[in-house]
Amino acid sequence: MAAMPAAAPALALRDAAFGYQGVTRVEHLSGDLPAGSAVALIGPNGSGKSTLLRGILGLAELTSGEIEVLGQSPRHARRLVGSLPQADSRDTTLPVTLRHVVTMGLYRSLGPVRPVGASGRRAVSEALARVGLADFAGRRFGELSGGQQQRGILARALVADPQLLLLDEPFNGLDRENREVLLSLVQELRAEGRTIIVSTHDLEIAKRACTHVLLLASGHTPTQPGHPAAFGSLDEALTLEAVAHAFQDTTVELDHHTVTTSRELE
Ligand SMILES: Nc1ncnc2c1ncn2[C@@H]1O[C@H](COP(=O)(O)OP(=O)(O)OP(=O)(O)O)[C@@H](O)[C@H]1O
Repeated sequence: MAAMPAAAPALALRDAAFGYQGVTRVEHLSGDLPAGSAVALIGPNGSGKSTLLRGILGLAELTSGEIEVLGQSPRHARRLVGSLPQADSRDTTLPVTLRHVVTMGLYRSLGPVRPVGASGRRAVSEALARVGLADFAGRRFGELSGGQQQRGILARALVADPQLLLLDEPFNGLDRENREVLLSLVQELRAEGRTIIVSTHDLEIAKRACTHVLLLASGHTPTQPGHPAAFGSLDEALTLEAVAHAFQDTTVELDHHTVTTSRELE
């Protein structure tokens, strides 16, 4: 019997670098991310977490190296990728309902002029139920609490049934209840075989919901790009040494120990 072809990695990076207007902001990224894994993307402010996520979406420039997303270029893979941007990049003043916001997640696969139809409406209702907001569909988005808005945007990311999900600091500013809801949702989505990349400052979340970790360190000066401090399975890559390399003079928590790391400038 012929062997089944191995599934393409969800993300393949070959010495990839990303940036804006020709200026590299994060570099030397290499590795294959297995389909169905959950990766915690961890690093200090400015190390390039959001830039990498935008690179996967084809929104930041690939300034060198190679990237494949689900075996394709970022642009071709785009309709298979769901994204939850950072909360502070959201416009909450638009007079739209939560249902409308979630429906926007279908536009990429439908095209802007195609009607949503019964199956689209069903998908929107299912996505809203999944994040626990079925009763809020008709509410104005801007009037929801921060945690509810976050879950609404997650429903928007889920409505088109993505294979790869990118979550940019989704736990920031959430209270305990919303945080637990989101954590179990991440675990559930992964159990369904989706691949998840979640950027976070919180090592506890990495430990509870993720299989792999990519630690980014910032450059020594603001103009130097960020770079990986470690990449691999959670157990191998999330070590105190790697965390200390990535974070300079920062207090972090690992295994319920609070550690202040410091790194001598090379
Ligand atoms: N649109 C942009 N144009 C030019 N430079 C940018 C842009 N977005 C981010 N940068 C720069 O790229 C570098 C990496 O920023 P990025 O937002 O990716 O880091 P981050 O690790 O996500 O940080 P944080 O934890 O603060 O969100 C920073 O020096 C930042 O100033």
